[in-house]
Amino acid sequence: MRGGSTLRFYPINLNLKEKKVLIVGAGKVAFRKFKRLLQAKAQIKVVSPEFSPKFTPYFEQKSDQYIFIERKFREDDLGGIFLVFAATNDSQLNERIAFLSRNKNILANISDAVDISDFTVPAAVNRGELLLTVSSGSNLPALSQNIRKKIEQEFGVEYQILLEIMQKKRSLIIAEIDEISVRKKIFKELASDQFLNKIRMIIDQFDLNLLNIEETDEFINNKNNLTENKFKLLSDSIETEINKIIAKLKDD
Ligand SMILES: C[C@@]1(CC(=O)O)c2cc3[nH]c(cc4nc(cc5[nH]c(cc(n2)[C@H]1CCC(=O)O)[C@@](C)(CC(=O)O)[C@@H]5CCC(=O)O)C(CC(=O)O)=C4CCC(=O)O)c(CCC(=O)O)c3CC(=O)O
Ligand SMILES: NC(=O)C1=CN([C@@H]2O[C@H](COP(=O)(O)OP(=O)(O)OC[C@H]3O[C@@H](n4cnc5c(N)ncnc54)[C@H](O)[C@@H]3O)[C@@H](O)[C@H]2O)C=CC1
Repeated sequence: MRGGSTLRFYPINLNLKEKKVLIVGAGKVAFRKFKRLLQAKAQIKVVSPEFSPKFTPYFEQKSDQYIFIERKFREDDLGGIFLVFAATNDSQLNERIAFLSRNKNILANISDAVDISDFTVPAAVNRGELLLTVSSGSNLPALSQNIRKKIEQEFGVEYQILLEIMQKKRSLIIAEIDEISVRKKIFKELASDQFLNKIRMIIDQFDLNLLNIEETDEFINNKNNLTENKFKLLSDSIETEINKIIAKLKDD
């Protein structure tokens, strides 16, 4: 049984870059939402009479990505908003925000009321642009968290590095190879467990100590020192393997 019919939610990945997002409330739950929205480069407004100390570093560091408004929510806070998170500890207010949002066609997430939410927030793991998310239909968020931790163990930097390379390589392959069926074979092989094992072996040979994902992010984005050269060599080795696969399958 695949159980598809019981799923209430539609999976979607939102591009929130420069979109106006409102968070009402500034407690523990609001902060979790805030951090993810920062990553997504949204334009964030947080309205709350009190802010958790977790926000303090962001108060001190001015940014054009967020503003903090220290007062109670007002209806006009919803003006021009694309997405809203109601994360206050006042469930009546949260419900009112859901109602107001519906009338204004704004998508709303209500932290304490899934049934009146337009969407929920999944637990998420990303390896570069690879995004793996987990939802429990709000039946047991702690289960989503537990599965997220398992995924973190299972999926390493090889996925991130492969996708970094494919960002440019995919369009080159499409431009270079006319036959769609051949391209499909190539892409399937590049996505196979066998090839991922190969990448892992190459990474090991480079002895780059890429165990920590945050360091890897920094490493990949670092454009100005020795590590860049090492990463270039690593990328080149993997690209050589990709080219071998292309050459092999091209003539099949
Ligand atoms: C509907 C949803 C609303 C939404 O979209 O925000 C929702 C609702 C509620 N969560 C509650 C409790 C907890 N939530 C967490 C953790 C997370 N909750 C997240 C999402 C969601 N939580 C959405 C559905 C997701 C899904 O479908 O699974 C995660 C995945 C993502 C994120 O928030 O960023 C993040 C883990 C991130 C990570 O670690 O990777 C923990 C664990 C902890 O805090 O340590 C607990 C305590 C243990 C427990 O209760 O399970 C309660 C209070 C219940 C009560 O009153 O006791 C409600 C309200 C209710 O149930 O009505
Ligand atoms: N989605 C999730 O993962 C979880 C959801 N919850 C639910 O989320 C809600 C928030 O939880 P916490 O962050 O732990 O609460 P909290 O008590 O830490 O924070 C509540 C925030 O709401 C603000 N607030 C209160 N009245 C307001 C108003 N009129 N206008 C604007 N802001 C106002 C407070 O100033 C405070 O910053 C609760 O309803 C809780 O049941 C709880 C745990 C996890």
